[in-house]
Amino acid sequence: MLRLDGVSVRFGAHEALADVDLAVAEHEIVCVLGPSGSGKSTLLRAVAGLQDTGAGRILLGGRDQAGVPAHKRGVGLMFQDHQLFPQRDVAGNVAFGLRMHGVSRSEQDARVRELLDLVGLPGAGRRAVASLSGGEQQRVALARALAPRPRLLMLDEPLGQLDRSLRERLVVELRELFGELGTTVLAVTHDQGEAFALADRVVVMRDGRIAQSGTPLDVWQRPADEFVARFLGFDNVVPATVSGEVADTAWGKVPVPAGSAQGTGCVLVRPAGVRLVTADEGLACTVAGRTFRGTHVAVHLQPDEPSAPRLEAACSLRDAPDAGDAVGVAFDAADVVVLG
Ligand SMILES: Nc1ncnc2c1ncn2[C@@H]1O[C@H](COP(=O)(O)OP(=O)(O)OP(=O)(O)O)[C@@H](O)[C@H]1O
Repeated sequence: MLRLDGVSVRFGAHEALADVDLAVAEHEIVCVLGPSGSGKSTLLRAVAGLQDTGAGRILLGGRDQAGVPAHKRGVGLMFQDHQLFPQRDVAGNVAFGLRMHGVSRSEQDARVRELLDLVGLPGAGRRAVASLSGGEQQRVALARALAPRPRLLMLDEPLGQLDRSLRERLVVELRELFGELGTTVLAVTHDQGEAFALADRVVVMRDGRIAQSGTPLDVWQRPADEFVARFLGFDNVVPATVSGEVADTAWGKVPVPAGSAQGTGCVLVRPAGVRLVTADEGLACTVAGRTFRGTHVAVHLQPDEPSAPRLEAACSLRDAPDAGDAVGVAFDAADVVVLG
């Protein structure tokens, strides 16, 4: 459906996209994830035809899009601030793209009704946009983007401004809706929870380049490198020298899974793999603090060897030690990843 071959975009000396290759299959939902400034919006704008590229090719349905203006690309766009037209009512907003395509009035009305049903706003056509809640406005923006049946729907921080519980609900609805409609989606977000819940495939960007691409499970289980691991919120990362099934680290010897890359690099220990044992066993640590995380407690551990970095362990609410307690730490190889 979509292919980018070596696409680059420069703003003066700054390379916002650097030689990006990316393919999106029909019906696939791909979420581009990355910190602020990593080039996510620039990528969407380039595909939409709103941003000139300095190098590379963008193909939609096998056709090179060089010189094809935005309105002829057949892509739907929904931006962060959803940019609804305040002077038009809900129906006027949803019908916008249809009017642009010269669709008859009666067809417009039917399609608007169908889409408002689809996004859970039946009968809202005559309401003023200003009278809608943030979540309802988001649904109108989505209906508007879907109305012309785009071959590719692109979403830029689609749920960015909504509160957390609404985002969590909408993301499930969106995934179901795209599945039913068979929509091909390229979405951009800096929220990993949103990306992981929505996507068939996650693409992590760093400084205009793709740092990793894979299913949410792949990326979560095997972050490609330290940048991706830290971006996903894993802080138990330490330099290591791996030999066989053991890594030599500032935390002592850490067991690694069979088949791990050998030599110098970094290891990540997921908090679930940091097991607390009695103070006279394993790596001697003191509990520096605890953070309540709802389903578990994150226990922050300072190794007694001051040059060793802190560690985080995930403990059940019942078993979490108190700040100041002396504990020992053992590592489970199943939750250790050798990073590239
Ligand atoms: N029109 C422009 N002129 C100059 N620099 C730009 C322009 N648009 C983007 N940039 C720069 O290119 C880089 C990538 O920007 P982009 O908006 O694609 O990042 P992003 O990953 O979408 O960030 P955010 O999550 O903050 O929206 C940034 O350093 C940005 O400052």
